[in-house]
Amino acid sequence: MVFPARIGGLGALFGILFHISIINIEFDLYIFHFIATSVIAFLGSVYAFAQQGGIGPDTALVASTIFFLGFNTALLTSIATYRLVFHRCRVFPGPLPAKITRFYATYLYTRKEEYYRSLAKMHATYGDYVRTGPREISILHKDAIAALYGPNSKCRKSTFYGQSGNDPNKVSINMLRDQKSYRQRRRAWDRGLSNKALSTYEPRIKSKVDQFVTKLRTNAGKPLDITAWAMYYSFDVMGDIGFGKDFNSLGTGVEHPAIKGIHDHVAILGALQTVPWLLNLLGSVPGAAGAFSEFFGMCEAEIREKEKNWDSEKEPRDIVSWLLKASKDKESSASPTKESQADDSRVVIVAGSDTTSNTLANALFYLSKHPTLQSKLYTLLTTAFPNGYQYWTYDKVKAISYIDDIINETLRLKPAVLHGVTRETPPEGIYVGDTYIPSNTNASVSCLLIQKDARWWQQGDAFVPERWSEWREEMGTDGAPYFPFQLGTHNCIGKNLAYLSLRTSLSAIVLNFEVSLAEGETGEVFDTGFADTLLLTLPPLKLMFTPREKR
Ligand code: HEM
Repeated sequence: MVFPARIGGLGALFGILFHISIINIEFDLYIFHFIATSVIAFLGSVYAFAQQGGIGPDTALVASTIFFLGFNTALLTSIATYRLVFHRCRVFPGPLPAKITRFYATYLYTRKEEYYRSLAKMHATYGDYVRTGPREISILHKDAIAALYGPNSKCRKSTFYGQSGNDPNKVSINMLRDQKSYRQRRRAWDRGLSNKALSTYEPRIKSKVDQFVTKLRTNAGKPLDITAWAMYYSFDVMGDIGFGKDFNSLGTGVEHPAIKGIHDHVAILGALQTVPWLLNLLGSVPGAAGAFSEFFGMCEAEIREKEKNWDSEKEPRDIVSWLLKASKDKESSASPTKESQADDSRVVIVAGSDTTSNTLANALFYLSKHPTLQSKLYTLLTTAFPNGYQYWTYDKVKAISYIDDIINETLRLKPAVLHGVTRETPPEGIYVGDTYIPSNTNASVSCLLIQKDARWWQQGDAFVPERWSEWREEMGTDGAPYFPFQLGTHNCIGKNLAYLSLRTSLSAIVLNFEVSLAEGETGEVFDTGFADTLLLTLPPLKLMFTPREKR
């Protein structure tokens, strides 16, 4: 005899008890196990019911279904009620669906309107602190930057970084949440990106830039899509500096197939990262990472080849070799397993190429929109190199601080990592000014929104490189929120390499060419139509590169 109400009620009771038992657990990491256990439990319960006297298989199936419906309905209701009424983040305002589920953010990411616009609207409606998920808070207050990311912050990387699991032996430096392991591993990276290492990279970057300049000269008079060409350039730089390998994208003028796989699927990745456990789950399903398999395979092959041809007598000449050296020398900073080594090698490309190429494309866009600023830079360059490009040296370029002003201003308006760099508050919570952010809350500050905020930035939407130099005081630049490379423990390891690559390429291009918008190109779509994906995705931009006289 089956009593649907009793069985459903029993399922509901278990659902509520289950919720209570997992309230303080980071359940994101166990979704795969939960689903697998649920399937097994369901089949087991069908079997158990069928063993009862007088119950046939059909009835056993119905009874199990009722039990599981009761269980899941109660579980979801209990979760929603808890999140709305009792959750530690309940005091923060935000859209109702966001308070209940992270899938609301996924929904916002999949709409035509880019997420950053939705986020800006939410802040306009609810203020500086917005609950963007059950335990996610977006903060638009400058004090939050030091509190979340600063050197003395007690926060750690959030659940976002647990998408490939929490095992420090398996993940890349970027996904390492454990502070002790992070500090150890960071030392090997720091060596690969130290000033000493950079001095060996410098001539190789210049040689890529020369190749880039030659390509631009060959195509003089034709409109070129700088979004694509900046990417070929920076991908080749990371091939050489990262792996000691020539990817030859500048030579072919075609995107490397391995990187294309990533770019083609970056919008999906952008939406999925809103629910870290979903990525974790997909990672557990064999073949689900299909679109990225070529990229994964390429990085794995490169690192294994390097390992095979390792010459311990030689000083490493690229980042991956520095990382391998730490392993060969059995240092505590070494990436612990082949899996984490491979993941690290992917970070070299992912962290280093799109960030730099987007910044270069954006800087060239701003210079083409502001010919007077471009002329100012050109004059400074011709003063440093009166006899032309063949006398170019990095030391002289480095001394032209206006190049850095342009890079800084570009990264203010278009930070390569827009937002979503979330940190988890410690068990005691933190204070941002007078506002208490409770324990285990995933909090973030949108770099894009705060770096234009009129409360701290005068003419926040305008491209004014001078705010970094002669107008610094009157425009109040010092003290205004600015952190495109992050701060503190987890700041960007490749910042100096990025400046080296950007200073070299920008100076060489402006010294050799007058850069302007191609006929019919307004730059409007490029400027306002970028996609807010995991990596900032820029639309094409047609620019003309007109060779300058005798340069
Ligand atoms: C304009 C260029 C660049 C910008 C704006 C930039 C920005 C950032 C930001 C915001 C982070 C923090 C991400 C996080 O906390 O999850 C980061 C991390 C990182 N960046 Fe960069 N980056 C740039 C170029 C580079 C380059 C050229 C490399 C060279 C390999 C690099 C390597 C890394 C690595 C390894 C991390 C991980 C550090 C960690 O997780 O603690 N970046 N970068």
